[in-house]
Amino acid sequence: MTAETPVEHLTEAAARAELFRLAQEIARADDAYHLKDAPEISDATYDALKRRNAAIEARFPALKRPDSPSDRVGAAPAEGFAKVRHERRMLSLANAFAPEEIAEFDARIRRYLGLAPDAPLVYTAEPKIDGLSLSLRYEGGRLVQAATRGDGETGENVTANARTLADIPDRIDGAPEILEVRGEVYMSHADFEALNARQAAAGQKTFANPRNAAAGSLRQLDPAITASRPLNFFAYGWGALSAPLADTQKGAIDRLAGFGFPVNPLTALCDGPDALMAHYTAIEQRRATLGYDIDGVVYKVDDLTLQERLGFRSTTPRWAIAHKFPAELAWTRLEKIEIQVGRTGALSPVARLHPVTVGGVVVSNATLHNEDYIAGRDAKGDPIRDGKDIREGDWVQVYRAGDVIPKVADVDLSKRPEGALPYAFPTTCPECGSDAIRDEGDSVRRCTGGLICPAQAVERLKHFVSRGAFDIEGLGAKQVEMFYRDETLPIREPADIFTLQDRDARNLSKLRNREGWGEKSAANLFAAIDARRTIPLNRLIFALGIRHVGEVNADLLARNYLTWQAFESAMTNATVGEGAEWAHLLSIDGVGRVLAESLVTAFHQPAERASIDRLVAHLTIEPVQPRGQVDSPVAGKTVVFTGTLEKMTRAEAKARAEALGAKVAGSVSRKTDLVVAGPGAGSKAKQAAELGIETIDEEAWLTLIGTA
Ligand SMILES: NC(=O)c1ccc[n+]([C@@H]2O[C@H](COP(=O)([O-])OP(=O)(O)OC[C@H]3O[C@@H](n4cnc5c(N)ncnc54)[C@H](O)[C@@H]3O)[C@@H](O)[C@H]2O)c1
Ligand SMILES: [Zn+2]
Repeated sequence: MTAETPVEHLTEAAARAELFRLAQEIARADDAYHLKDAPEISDATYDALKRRNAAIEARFPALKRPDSPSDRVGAAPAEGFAKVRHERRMLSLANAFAPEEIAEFDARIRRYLGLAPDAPLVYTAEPKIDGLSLSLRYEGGRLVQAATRGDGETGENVTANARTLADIPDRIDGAPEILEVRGEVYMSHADFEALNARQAAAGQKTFANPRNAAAGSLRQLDPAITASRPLNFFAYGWGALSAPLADTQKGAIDRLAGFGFPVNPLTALCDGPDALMAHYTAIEQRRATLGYDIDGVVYKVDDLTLQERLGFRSTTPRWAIAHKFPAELAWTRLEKIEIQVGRTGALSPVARLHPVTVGGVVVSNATLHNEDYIAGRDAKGDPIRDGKDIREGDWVQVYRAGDVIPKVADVDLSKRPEGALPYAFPTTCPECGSDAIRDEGDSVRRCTGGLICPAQAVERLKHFVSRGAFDIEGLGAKQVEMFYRDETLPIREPADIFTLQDRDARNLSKLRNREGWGEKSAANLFAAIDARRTIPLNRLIFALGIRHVGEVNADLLARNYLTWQAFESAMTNATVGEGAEWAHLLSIDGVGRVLAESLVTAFHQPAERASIDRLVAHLTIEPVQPRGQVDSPVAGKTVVFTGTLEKMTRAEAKARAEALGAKVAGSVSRKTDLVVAGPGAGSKAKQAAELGIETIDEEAWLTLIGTA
């Protein structure tokens, strides 16, 4: 965004032109965000556009366009989904940022209702979950339809997808005949990270943030994909109802909780703006530790009779407001672009910034993703930021979301220093001088130096000693850097760790005599290294640091090959794209082509292979057990639990089944072997019957697994 004329100085002609430009820009952002689940601008930039549009409309009401963004919610349903017309519209929320706006919200409501400034007026305050809204329609206690918000009037039918969420009950007891429960579908930070890791390993697209991941996962034409994605749900409201739930917002939410819907535990009753502000601050302080994204706090008038009297504006209720957290962005000077070389050789451009405070944190570095991003293109070659590139010396907008690494979101061309040149992305590795190449379809340029590249070697060593890998006490990232550069007692590859003590014994300058070390700490380090000479197979596979082999995949591989001998010989004999070993590797559920190719290639790269062999010579590798007991009657079977279990919780039942080697699925499909149905089992039991899948009750299940 370039410097803007303040709204109060706009001429009518300029205002008209700008309303046109804003309508287009906002419509484009809405499409990218709501339909493609892939935003092109930050939320803060988007909110700023909407605010400016509203401010111009307020000053020139006659210029308001028939297609004004102020009167629109979301985006029309995407092609491919059946459409659902909402019996009661699904709206958006008005926004507030400053404390004065909260006082103003309270005052406005009092004026509207004719309440004295000191008359009691209670609000609920709860986190604003950053996911996507979903409306669940129950008739006679059964889930009959689930729909996204769409444009507020018409949403997308995602019933089959919603049924795969464990947080969404199929059947509820004691509810009104017709009940539409509304709430937010979201993905936790942990699930988001794991999903992106799996997607990357399988060579599939990754998501920019948990909200997009949640929306992209729910809005799938194939419900089986939704079923494989870890989604959660919080209920916060309702649509159509055949009988009132309660007299108050809080009372109604409590009833939804009683029906079995998760509701947010941070919901509080507040008796005015001061109490709202206090709860806002309390929630903001817990934001980073919640484990899921929230983007503000929602205030609602608690008394439902008053809500009814207040009613709605074109796109928002008068009785609620979203108090958003401060925009986590700021403008600053990009001083230099530096290239970091990672464990797998990826050249990552980093922006060195003139330090600036963003959302309360001082930021001096931000990621620039890759060379296309700097050049103003996306992976497909289409322009981003209207095609503006980023250069050293530029004035840039830095953006932080939650605890994610800061990003450079935008650039102000009007402040570009004279003579600034387009950034020339290096084609050789700045650390080792090897060629840095880009594979077809890869957005990343990689150093081809492999183990001769010091940057890759150090990063791989750091990975080798990290938590899920060898996790050697006293040998962290800092010590690894130090040993790597050490002349007399170097650690240049993993095998060197296990010869350290022998080499130290033969060395004149002993570790214990060095600065920062003593008799005790040196002895402790050697003991810690010795303790890891025996290592489980899954940890070893993970520690090798092969591209795309994360902890989850390493575990998968270990449980499949069971011993190092089997794994090593399979990798040695495998050929990419053909043969029995290759076919076996690909047949493992969760192993995709990209991962398989990366593994086989690593084992056939001579220097890499030699380094693995040198390491393994020092180790005793423990075989792993296949998951669960192999000889149990349910081993290898796919089991679905539905309805109420009486002897144990769902979580417990799942854990026990898994311990016995069964796979527990959330929804019934042709792959299901067994359905365990308790009282109240709904559509899943029906589906099982239709597919001819064996269905038993809890008692029979307990007998089967031998614990009745
Ligand atoms: N980056 C972009 O390009 C882009 C484009 C469009 C929209 N957006 C973002 O989307 C949002 C605007 O869209 P919007 O119309 O959905 O408004 P909104 O997300 O600001 O507010 C309305 C939504 O809040 C949700 N919500 C979460 N917790 C809630 C609670 N406890 N009670 C009630 N509602 C709750 C509901 O889903 C509701 O639909 C903004 O945050 C905007 O930045 C971004
Ligand atoms: Zn290199």
